[in-house]
Amino acid sequence: MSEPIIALDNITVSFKQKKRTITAVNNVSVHIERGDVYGIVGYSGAGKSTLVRVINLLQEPTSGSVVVNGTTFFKHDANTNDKIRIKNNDLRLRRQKIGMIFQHFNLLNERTVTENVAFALEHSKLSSKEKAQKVADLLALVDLSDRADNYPSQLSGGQKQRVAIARALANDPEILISDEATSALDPKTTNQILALLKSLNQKLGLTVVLITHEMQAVKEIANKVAVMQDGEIIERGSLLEIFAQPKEQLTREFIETATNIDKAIETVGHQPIVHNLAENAVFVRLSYVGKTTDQPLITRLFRDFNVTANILYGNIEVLQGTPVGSLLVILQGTPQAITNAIAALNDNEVDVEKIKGGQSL
Ligand SMILES: Nc1ncnc2c1ncn2[C@@H]1O[C@H](COP(=O)(O)OP(=O)(O)OP(=O)(O)O)[C@@H](O)[C@H]1O
Repeated sequence: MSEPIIALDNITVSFKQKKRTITAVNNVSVHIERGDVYGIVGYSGAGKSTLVRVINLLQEPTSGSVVVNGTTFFKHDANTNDKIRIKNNDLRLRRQKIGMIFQHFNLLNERTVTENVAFALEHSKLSSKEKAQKVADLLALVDLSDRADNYPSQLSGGQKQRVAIARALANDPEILISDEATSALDPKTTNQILALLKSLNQKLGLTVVLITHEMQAVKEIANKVAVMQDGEIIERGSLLEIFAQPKEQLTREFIETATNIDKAIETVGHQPIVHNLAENAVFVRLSYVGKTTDQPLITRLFRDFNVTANILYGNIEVLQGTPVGSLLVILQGTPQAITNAIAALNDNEVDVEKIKGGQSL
């Protein structure tokens, strides 16, 4: 495997307060490959912001090592107390290659769109003409050329975030850190910004670190996911692994919010057919990944086992080119027939979770 562009190893960040110490990040290691869109998901307070601020040493860790693009930014061994830290001048240059965008955009309100983007080029060696061209190119890239002379107060949230993205890209970064950048935006604008980030990832080869409390955002563009809780990464994997086979309860919760299956179970649960479930019936959730979807499984249940399947809700997502499906179904038949049908589903790599009924199975 190629060398990771970001290698965080055994990172711990503790904040000493008067009476207690808060460990915001607890011995976390994470390696991000060049070209990844790496989603870090967790509830507020999980330690996501603190962890990503370590990447460019906006937050110095208490211990652990930070290597970006092969350069050691920081290394502190808590046992030996040996410490290496990159020199400030060098850090300043390298930080230019790590862009950041935030939930509240952080624009200068008294400057125009052009001036906000040009601000990031203050220390660049480009001539004024080259700077002006660069800013114009960046605004074209984020589709805001027609707003060059506007002030932030004249822009929508999505447009403000586009300005912030243009500014973050001014020094041709290799990494873009997005800290809840879509959390203040409506769903449609969120999708537009996520699509922009994905296209920058593909067009420029930009590595994106996306931290968010919304699994929906991660689902749209990430190829890898880590789930954080209480300062630790509790689960990680490819987007497909995380969605298809979540192991931790918290991961399941995040996925359910992204697929709306939780709402569907509640809504369908109120329908009379589920509410007054027949004695020979069981209400189940079927989950499957990949090619299983090509097979006429539901038809087979009746043909081979004499079990009827009444589909009440279905959701199929295509994640990284692979279909991932969830169906809410009532299976009806004799207990033995249903048991056999479920075994056949499992044999075909369809996961069956009982939601209601089927005590005799
Ligand atoms: N400078 C600080 N001093 C003391 N405690 C801090 C500091 N920064 C963060 N914390 C604490 O560390 C924990 C993790 O905070 P962090 O902001 O990293 O979480 P988060 O997952 O990004 O949540 P949010 O999305 O709400 O920012 C929290 O308990 C927070 O109060």
